Amino acid sequence: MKGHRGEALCFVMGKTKTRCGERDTNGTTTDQTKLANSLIDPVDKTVDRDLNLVRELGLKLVYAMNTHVHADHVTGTGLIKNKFPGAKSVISRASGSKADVLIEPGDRISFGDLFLEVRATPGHTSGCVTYVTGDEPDQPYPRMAFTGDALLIRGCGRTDFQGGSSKQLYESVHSQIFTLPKDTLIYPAHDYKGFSVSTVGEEMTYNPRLTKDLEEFKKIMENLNLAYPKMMDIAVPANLVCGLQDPAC
Ligand SMILES: N[C@@H](CCC(=O)N[C@@H](CSS)C(=O)NCC(=O)O)C(=O)O
Ligand SMILES: [Fe+2]
Repeated sequence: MKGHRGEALCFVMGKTKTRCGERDTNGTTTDQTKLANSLIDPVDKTVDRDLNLVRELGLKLVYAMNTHVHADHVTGTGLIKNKFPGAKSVISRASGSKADVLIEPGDRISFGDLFLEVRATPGHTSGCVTYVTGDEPDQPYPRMAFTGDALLIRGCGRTDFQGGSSKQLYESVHSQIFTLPKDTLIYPAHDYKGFSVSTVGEEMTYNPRLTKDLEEFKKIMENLNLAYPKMMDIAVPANLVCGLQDPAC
């Protein structure tokens, strides 16, 4: 798994020989070509960097996934599919976007012997999901939740466009994310202060928005006064088709 510092965060989730004690997906050989991984919220501008990392780690990219239809950048999933034949794009059916795999709440996205559980976390957009790592028997890493823009570190996604709703976001975070074990690592899609990871326990204690009651949260969200993302008019239509026109999706 790898993240980078900056506004848009993308993650490589997978197993490598060094990180997983020389186990492959069957636990029997060390043939790296069999090791599978997934990219979450890739950005078009950093596709080459991310694919170089995938290759360097000896992973086979199975899925390029999005947590939602992003408004501030163009997704890299279409480019990835062109450059890494066999990789499949993934997004929620509720997003209204095209993709190879349209996921629903409760689905499991499996790659190798890893899987991500899909949790519906609408409110920032109507189609937002959070991907949560599973409970494999000898899980070699802590539990992680990839929250997209639903839950940010000490913040949360805005709720003033793309079918957003502050009430829905509040309920999503409290019912789908804050119910996870407190030591679950939170990896959001953005951070504006240079952080890339938090925990459920930290956000339940210190998040300045989501620790409030619903009425106060709604007031905070109504008064954010944020300018629309600069890329919004380009990014939203592009992201409905994997960042590229058909047949990339
Ligand atoms: N200035 C940025 C956009 C900033 C922004 O609106 N961020 C979104 C997430 S991307 S849809 C957001 O939800 N922010 C919440 C917050 O509290 O900042 C740009 O022009 O791209
Ligand atoms: Fe967003």
